Amino acid sequence: MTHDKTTADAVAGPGGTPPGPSPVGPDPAVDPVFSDGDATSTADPALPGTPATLPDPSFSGEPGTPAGRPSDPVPAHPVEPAGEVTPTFMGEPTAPAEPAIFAEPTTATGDPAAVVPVGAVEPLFAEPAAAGPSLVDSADRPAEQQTAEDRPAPGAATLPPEAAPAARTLFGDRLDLAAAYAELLATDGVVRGLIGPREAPRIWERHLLNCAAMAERIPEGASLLDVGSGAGLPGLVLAIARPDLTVTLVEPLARRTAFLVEAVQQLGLTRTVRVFRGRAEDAAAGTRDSAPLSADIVTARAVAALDRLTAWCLPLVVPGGRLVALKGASAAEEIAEHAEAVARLGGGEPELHRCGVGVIDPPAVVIEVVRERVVGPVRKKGPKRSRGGRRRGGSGRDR
Ligand SMILES: C[S@@+](CC[C@H](N)C(=O)[O-])C[C@H]1O[C@@H](n2cnc3c(N)ncnc32)[C@H](O)[C@@H]1O
Repeated sequence: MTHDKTTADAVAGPGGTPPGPSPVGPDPAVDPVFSDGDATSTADPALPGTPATLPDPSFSGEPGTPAGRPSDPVPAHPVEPAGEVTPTFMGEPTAPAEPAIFAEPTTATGDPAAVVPVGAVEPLFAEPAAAGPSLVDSADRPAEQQTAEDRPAPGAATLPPEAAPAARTLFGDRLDLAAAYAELLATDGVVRGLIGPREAPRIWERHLLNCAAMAERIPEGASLLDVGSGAGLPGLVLAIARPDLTVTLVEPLARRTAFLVEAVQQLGLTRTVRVFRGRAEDAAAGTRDSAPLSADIVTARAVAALDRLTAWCLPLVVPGGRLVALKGASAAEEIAEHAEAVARLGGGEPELHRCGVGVIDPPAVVIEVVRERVVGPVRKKGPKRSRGGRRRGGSGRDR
């Protein structure tokens, strides 16, 4: 698989090789993020729809024409009205030569309630066990509401020595970039209420390493959409670990997308990462300002249970591509519970994989769903009508 020259040029230099399965042994000192009680997980077989069958990713480089590839005309679910959200790519290019860069958010107000009706988003946090851990759902207080305890401790994001071998394996020569992101999260991210101060000291073990471990499930040169990125997990971590990927971070909340835009700029990732402000449903349907988005791989962590996640994410996956959802200890139960819904939505049999075996302990657990079929919008059942518009079997009058 190839990726376009713009991206190739942008990612040339240190760290060009994606990390593969690691030779490093288990690190017992690494705190578990997910409990390891899943006996049904499988080794790591190749999936259908991996590199050879996925279309070449391309990056349009034009804000507002994000996908760079045709998208499916029919979303697999009814598209909800966007409410107050104006789904859009973030900001203007800062320089014409940098096609995928985003500057100031055009509509960010810093007030999440002004972006998405609270009721439309908050219930999605209702399934923490099914959705997995999150950086943002325990924090998310604006700076003005924070107390002294919320302030970041100096050096909070320092890489713990016991996590260093895994970090080196997963990030390779992009480790400095990962450290810069960890620092951003632990400082700016805490001050801006995107992550809780208690998360800062465990950013590496609980968050960055798990997200980076997902990289082994992502084909070389793939395009990737990360749905519900929050403060950038896992999308930004994967963009750091894998410069061969073209990544779009999809996130509806203004305060979070403002942080993401700045993080992308500060980390120098503007050629391979872009930020779409809006919901997954908006991204899949397309907006006034942007064509429908799609990608080889769609990732998500701590966004929703598998059935809802599939409904949102599968329309964003190119046929044959995959949803790769980072999940927690209950991944196997989620599969059992939602496999039927996934099939109805056009997905193949959900598969459970462990990532980072021999590198992080316990390994990260992902559920993968291949988009096998393009499913049209679900229509409500109504009375059948004859060609003349009359109800079959009736007189045409209400009875
Ligand atoms: C609990 S947070 C998880 C954030 C991040 N993935 C992490 O692991 O830290 C869930 C995120 O999903 C976003 N979200 C909720 N519904 C969404 C939707 N329909 N489309 C895209 N993002 C959504 C929220 O705004 C929020 O930032």
